[in-house]
Amino acid sequence: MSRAPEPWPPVETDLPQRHADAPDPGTDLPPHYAHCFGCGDQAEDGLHLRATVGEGHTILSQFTVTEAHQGAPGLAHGGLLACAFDEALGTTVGNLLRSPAVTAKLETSFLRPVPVGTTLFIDAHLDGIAGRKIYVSADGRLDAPDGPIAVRARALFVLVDLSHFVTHGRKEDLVAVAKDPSLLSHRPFEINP
Ligand SMILES: CCCCCCCCCC(=O)SCCNC(=O)CCNC(=O)[C@H](O)C(C)(C)COP(=O)(O)OP(=O)(O)OC[C@H]1O[C@@H](n2cnc3c(N)ncnc32)[C@H](O)[C@@H]1OP(=O)(O)O
Repeated sequence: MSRAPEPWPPVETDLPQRHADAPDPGTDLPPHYAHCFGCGDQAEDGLHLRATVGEGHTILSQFTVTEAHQGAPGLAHGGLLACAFDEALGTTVGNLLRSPAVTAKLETSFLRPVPVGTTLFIDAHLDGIAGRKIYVSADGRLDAPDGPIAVRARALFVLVDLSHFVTHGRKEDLVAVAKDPSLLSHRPFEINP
C-alpha cells in the first residue's frame, strides 16, 4: 500500500469563512452535549476532550488516555483514538462555522503507539469548503503541543439542517434535552445561517 499522500482537499474548495459569532481565539469551549462520548462531562469513561479556539481556522484539543481506553495492554485502542479525532474535527467545524454538520468520512493514520497516561494534543484545521462539504484535518502529538506526531486524521463533514438530529435522534434523549437545555452547550446554532 502506497504511503504517497493523496491531494487534500480532494476536490476544489474555497477557504471557509469563520462565522462572525465564532468564539474568539483563546476561548475554552464547553462540552457541546453533556452525554457526548467525546467531550461530555456526564459521559462516564468518555474521552472528556477539552478544546480551545486557536488562531485562524484552528481549534486545539487535548485528552488523556486512561485505562478505560485500552486496546492492547497499556495502549490506546485505535478506534478510540479515531473517536477523539472525530470529536476534535467536529468541534472545529461546529464552532468556527457555527452550523450543524456530521462526519461523512474519517481517515486516520496511526504513526506511533499511544500509551495509557499519555495526553494527546490535537491541532485541527478547517481546510476547505465546497457547497455542503467541509474538509478538515488534524495532527495529534504526544504529551506536548510540539511533541512527536502519533496520529493524523482528515475528514469530510457534511452540513445538515437541525432537523437531521430531530428526525434521527432517540426520542427519550430529545425529550431529556428539551426538559433540560443545559445538557447542550449554551451557544446554540443559527437555524438559517
Ligand atoms: C459544536 C458541535 C460539535 C460537534 C462535535 C461532534 C463530533 C462528532 C461528529 C459525529 O460523529 S456525527 C455522527 C457520525 N455521522 C453520521 O451519523 C452521518 C451519517 N450519514 C448521513 O446522515 C448522511 O449520509 C449525510 C448527512 C452525511 C449525507 O447525506 P445527504 O443526503 O444529506 O447528502 P448527500 O448524500 O447528497 O451528500 C452530500 C455531498 O457529500 C458527499 N458525501 C456524502 N457522504 C460521503 C462519503 N462518505 N464520502 C464522500 N463523499 C460523501 C456526497 O457525494 C455529496 O457530494 P456532492 O454535493 O458533490 O454531490
